[in-house]
Amino acid sequence: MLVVGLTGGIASGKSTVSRLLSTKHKFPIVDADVIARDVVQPGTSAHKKIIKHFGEDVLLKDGSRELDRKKLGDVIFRDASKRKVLNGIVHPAVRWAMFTAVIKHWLSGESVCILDVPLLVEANLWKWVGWVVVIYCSREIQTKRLIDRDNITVSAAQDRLSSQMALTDKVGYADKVIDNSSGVIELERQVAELAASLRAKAGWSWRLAWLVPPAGVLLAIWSLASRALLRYIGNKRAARSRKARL
Ligand SMILES: CC(C)(COP(=O)(O)OP(=O)(O)OC[C@H]1O[C@@H](n2cnc3c(N)ncnc32)[C@H](O)[C@@H]1O)[C@@H](O)C(=O)NCCC(=O)NCCS
Ligand SMILES: Nc1ncnc2c1ncn2[C@@H]1O[C@H](COP(=O)(O)OP(=O)(O)OP(=O)(O)O)[C@@H](O)[C@H]1O
Repeated sequence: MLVVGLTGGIASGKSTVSRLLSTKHKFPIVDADVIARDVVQPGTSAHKKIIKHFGEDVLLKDGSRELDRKKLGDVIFRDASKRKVLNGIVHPAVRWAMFTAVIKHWLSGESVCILDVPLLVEANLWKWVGWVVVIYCSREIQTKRLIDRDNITVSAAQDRLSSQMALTDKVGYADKVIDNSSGVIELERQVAELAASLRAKAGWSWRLAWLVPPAGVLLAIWSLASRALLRYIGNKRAARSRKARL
């Protein structure tokens, strides 16, 4: 299976591209932002650690004990040391959940799996994927789309952008760059091209993936049967030598 790391900067268009890859081109998507939300639900160990480090102040005031993500974002995007603490709590759980999701897709015989990971390069995960796609747009467009989408101030947008590697540097890690500086129609055209090249690149070896579960079952049966057979032969020999001694 070809594992594709889809990355970019905040509001550069990753979710828009992965939505197109999923709905129009039927690729399975593993979305790190969605997983990062799941692993900090109340009751999880990550949630407990966040409260321990950041205090009850980062909880919503409605009694649900859910994180106030806007408040936590305002704290960590302004302060690199606090961001490092949050990343240290959340990222290991995200990595593990992404790994198990990829294995599930592999076992179900998918040819390609798309990992939508905003911090693919910053967290060094780009080394673990077969193909890196960077969604690029200029910093000006990125800032404008971020402000429009999240309804935040210019200064909050600048903090968020500065917390990530510049997109001009990220493209250096790309096997393929999608330029999302113009409209959605042009983006759709580039995504269709990308989808075709991913299918071609995935080749045919993924078709063998279905062999893994039956091979595992056969191996387990073989190991149990051979152990029983050896025990049977051993017992027979012991009985024969007992008989010979009598
Ligand atoms: C700070 C939090 C609470 C803000 O939540 P919010 O719902 O407002 O934003 P959301 O999670 O949808 O993230 C939006 C975008 O912000 C950027 N971003 C998020 N976390 C980080 C980070 N630690 N460093 C740099 N950029 C980040 C990404 O581009 C992401 O796509 C949340 O982003 C978080 O828990 N971040 C730490 C975990 C993380 O690194 N997530 C990114 C994917 S692993
Ligand atoms: N080509 C485009 N033309 C106009 N608007 C766009 C285009 N691509 C994306 N957008 C808009 O820009 C905003 C950011 O896009 P999107 O949410 O896909 O970015 P993202 O990289 O996933 O962001 P994040 O890192 O915060 O998850 C959205 O409001 C989206 O609708």
